[in-house]
Amino acid sequence: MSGPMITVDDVSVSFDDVSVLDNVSVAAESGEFVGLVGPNGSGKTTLLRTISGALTPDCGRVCVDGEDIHTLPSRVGSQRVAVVPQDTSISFSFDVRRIVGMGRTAHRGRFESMTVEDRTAIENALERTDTTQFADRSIDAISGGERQRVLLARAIAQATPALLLDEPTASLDVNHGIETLQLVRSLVDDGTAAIAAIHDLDLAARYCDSLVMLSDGDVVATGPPESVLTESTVSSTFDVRAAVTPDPVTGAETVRALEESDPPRGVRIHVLGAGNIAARTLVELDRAGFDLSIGPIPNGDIAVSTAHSLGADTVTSTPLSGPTDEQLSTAREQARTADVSVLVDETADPDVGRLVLDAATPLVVVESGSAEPPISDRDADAWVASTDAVVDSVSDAFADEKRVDGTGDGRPSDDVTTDRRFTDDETADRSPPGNHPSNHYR
Ligand SMILES: Nc1ncnc2c1ncn2[C@@H]1O[C@H](COP(=O)(O)OP(=O)(O)OP(=O)(O)O)[C@@H](O)[C@H]1O
Repeated sequence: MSGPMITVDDVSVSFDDVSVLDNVSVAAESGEFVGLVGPNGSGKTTLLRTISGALTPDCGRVCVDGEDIHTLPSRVGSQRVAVVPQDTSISFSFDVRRIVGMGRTAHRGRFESMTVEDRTAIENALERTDTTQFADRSIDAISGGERQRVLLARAIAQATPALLLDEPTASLDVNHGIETLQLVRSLVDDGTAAIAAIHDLDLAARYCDSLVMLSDGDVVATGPPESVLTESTVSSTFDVRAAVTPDPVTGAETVRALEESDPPRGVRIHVLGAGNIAARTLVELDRAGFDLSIGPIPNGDIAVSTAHSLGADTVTSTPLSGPTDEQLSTAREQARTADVSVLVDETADPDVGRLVLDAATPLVVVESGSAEPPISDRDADAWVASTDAVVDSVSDAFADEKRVDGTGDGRPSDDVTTDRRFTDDETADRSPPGNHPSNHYR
């Protein structure tokens, strides 16, 4: 066969003079699974209905297997394209097996009876969609999710080279959602060309070969999932701040919508300290989505294993002899280039403490309750009494820095003064909890 199984060329559709699709072009080869993604109302269903032949475009052309779907007799069209609709309500109460059998009518004359081949195709489709157990029940007497699988079974029984699915997992539980997409994937691997509207971006990335992102009836991105699902396309199309990261298990893109209070990606916090409180601090900051570095920290300390398990960049030192000059210099660089430093005030070594004090980075101190905290209250942007509050304080310190900095990347700019050390008057207003003798590091 030459050319893709499904080609949509410059298709425009409007309802009552309101444009809904604007010069949209899409293609799906045999053996290709194309996902349509985009916000509500962006035109996914309209595009699928146009490809199936149910809607005639104002201009442009849809070809399936080389022929214009809108000029084919409907029975011939049904031999080429099967549709799994979003709306699963069915207006007659046939039993499930009969509904699935409707997929076979495209292949026989109106008054011909079913062949063995028809019956085998029906049983096979019931089995593949895990619907055999209620094949004799009325379509009215099964759940919405089960109905969705029955309609997929009908499409499978139709045995067409092109398959269109509108939100095939919308009412399915997580298990059946994944099974359904695996099933579509296996049909595609056997040579079907499939185009599916999929709201769940993670599932779309995981199962589709390529994605088409629609926004207000325009194609705004098309290509492999990793090139379509970027933070910038997702943010602009869905109007939400988003983080896109590879799934650690499947490697596919995962998309997380961020709240305003979530840290932007790539914000790194350098932690200086050791022991349980440093370990808990690392865990809280990791949960909040910050990148982490820590050190220097003595080998064998509990926070070292925590840091390693979280993938934090870690500078370790020999327990009794303390950090070498090289280790100090590496950690100094980490603190200098971090967005915020967090000092767990168990850190008693003044040389080590200077790392974060000299780094000109916003500084949050987590109190450990030690008798003699190592730094002066003048040196920190915030003191927190427990690790519960560390994420909020770090986020505030980062946001303040961004405001002062004005560059938006949270790092000091060359022409803006970012001296955060308080004047004596300010210090008086910001007295930390507890008694903090000063000058330990001065
Ligand atoms: N029959 C119709 N008459 C008028 N406008 C319509 C009709 N069908 C759809 N629309 C409008 O066309 C636009 C696109 O709708 P469509 O259903 O294609 O979007 P969608 O991307 O599938 O949305 P969703 O994700 O919510 O299913 C919407 O603004 C919708 O209101």
